[in-house]
Amino acid sequence: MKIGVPKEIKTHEYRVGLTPGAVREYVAAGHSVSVEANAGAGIGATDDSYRKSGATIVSSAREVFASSEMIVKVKEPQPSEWVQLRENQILFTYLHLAPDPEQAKGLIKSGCTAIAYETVTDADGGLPLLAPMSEVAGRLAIEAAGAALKRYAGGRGLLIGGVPGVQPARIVVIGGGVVGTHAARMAVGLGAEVTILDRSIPRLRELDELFEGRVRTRFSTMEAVEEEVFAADVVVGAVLVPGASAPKLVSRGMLSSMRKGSVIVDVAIDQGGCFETSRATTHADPTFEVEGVIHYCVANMPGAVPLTSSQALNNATLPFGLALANKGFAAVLENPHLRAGLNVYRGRLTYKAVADSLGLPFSPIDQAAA
Ligand SMILES: NC(=O)C1=CN([C@@H]2O[C@H](COP(=O)(O)OP(=O)(O)OC[C@H]3O[C@@H](n4cnc5c(N)ncnc54)[C@H](O)[C@@H]3O)[C@@H](O)[C@H]2O)C=CC1
Ligand SMILES: CC(=O)C(=O)O
Ligand SMILES: [Mg+2]
Repeated sequence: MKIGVPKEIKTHEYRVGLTPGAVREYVAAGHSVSVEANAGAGIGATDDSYRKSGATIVSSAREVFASSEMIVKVKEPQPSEWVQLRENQILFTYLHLAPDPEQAKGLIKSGCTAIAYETVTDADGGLPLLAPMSEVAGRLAIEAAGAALKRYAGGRGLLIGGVPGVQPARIVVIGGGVVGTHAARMAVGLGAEVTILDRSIPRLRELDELFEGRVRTRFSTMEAVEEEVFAADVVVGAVLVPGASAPKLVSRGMLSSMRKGSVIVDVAIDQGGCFETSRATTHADPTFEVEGVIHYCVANMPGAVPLTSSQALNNATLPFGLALANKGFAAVLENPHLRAGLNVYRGRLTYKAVADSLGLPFSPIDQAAA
C-alpha cells in the first residue's frame, strides 16, 4: 500500500505520524511511504533519516495526500487537509469528532474511511491508541497546574508540594482512568494532597490499592464533585465516555465558590471538556481566566513533548497501521478492535456515540459497508 505522512499543521503540534523507525517496519512489510519534507523536524528526525528508513521525501502535503492510499497523522485533519481527502482513502489519526461538527462534515463530504485512534479498543476493554497520549497528558497536567498556580501567572501563588510546616496544594482529579492515574502519580510524587473521583467503583478499588493510601478516592456524585471542587487548589478534568462529548460536571455557577487563583486543567477538552466554562486553547496561549479561576484547556498537550509522545504513539499504532496497510479495509471488517475505531465511512458516521453527540444519523458498519 502507498502510505503518506504529512507534516502536522495544528498550532505548536510537533509530533509526527510515523517515526523513521516505524517507516522502516512498513517498508520491510512491502509498503511504500511518502513523507512530507521536514515532517520529523519537531522530533529531530531529518529527511535523510527518513530516506535511510526507506521513505520517499516529497516537498508538499498536497503531494502526500494526492499519492497515498492511507494517510497516517497525529492530530485531527485541519480544514486545508480534510478537503484533500477522498473516497477509498484511509485516514488513520486522532479525530475527536463529537465536539467538532465542522470536521465531521468535512470528513463525511470527503467520502474517506476515517479511523480514530481514540476509539480503537483492545481485548481488555481499554483504548490502546489513546492510552499512551493519556499517560503523557496526565503527567503534563500537573506541570501545567504548577505553572498556572504561580502568582505571576494569575494563580494563588502556591507551591504544589508545600514545604515542611506549610500545607501542600489540594489536587482533585475527576476521572480515574489513564489521564487521572498519571496525573495523580505526579501530584503524589510532588507531595500534593490528592483526591480522585470516578463513577466506577471497581476502578476506585484499583486506585485505592495502587496508591496504598496516598490518595483519597471518592465516588463521583454531583454533591461529591461540588464539595471537592470548592475545596480544591487544582482540579484536573479527566473523564471520558468513549467517542461522546464529555459530560459537563462543573458549571459556570460553581466557579464563584472556588478559590480565587485556583486552577482547572481540563484534559478532556478534546472531547469538548468537562467544565462548562472550558474552551480549547493552544500551547501558544494555553490559559484564560473565568471568575478568578485559571483555565488550562490545551487540546494537544502531548504535542509539547513530541519526542516522548511520537515514540509512545508509534509503539501503539504500529500493529494496527500495519494491519491496515497489509489488508486495507478488510482489516477493519475482520478485527473488532480496528472496527471500533471506524468513525466515518464513505460519507456516513459509523460510531454511535459520535453520531449521537453531533445529532447526525448513525449507520452501523455493516449497513454502511453494504
Ligand atoms: N488534551 C489532551 O491533549 C489530551 C486529552 N485526552 C483526553 O483525556 C480524557 C480522558 O482520557 P483517558 O484517561 O484515557 O480515559 P479513560 O477511559 O482511561 O478514563 C476515563 C475515566 O472517566 C471516568 N468517568 C466517566 N464519566 C465520569 C463521571 N461522570 N464522573 C467521574 N468519572 C467519570 C471513567 O469511569 C473512567 O475511569 C479523554 O477525553 C481523552 O481524549 C487524552 C490525551 C491527551
Ligand atoms: C489524544 C489527543 O488528543 C492528543 O494526543 O492530542
Ligand atoms: Mg487532543
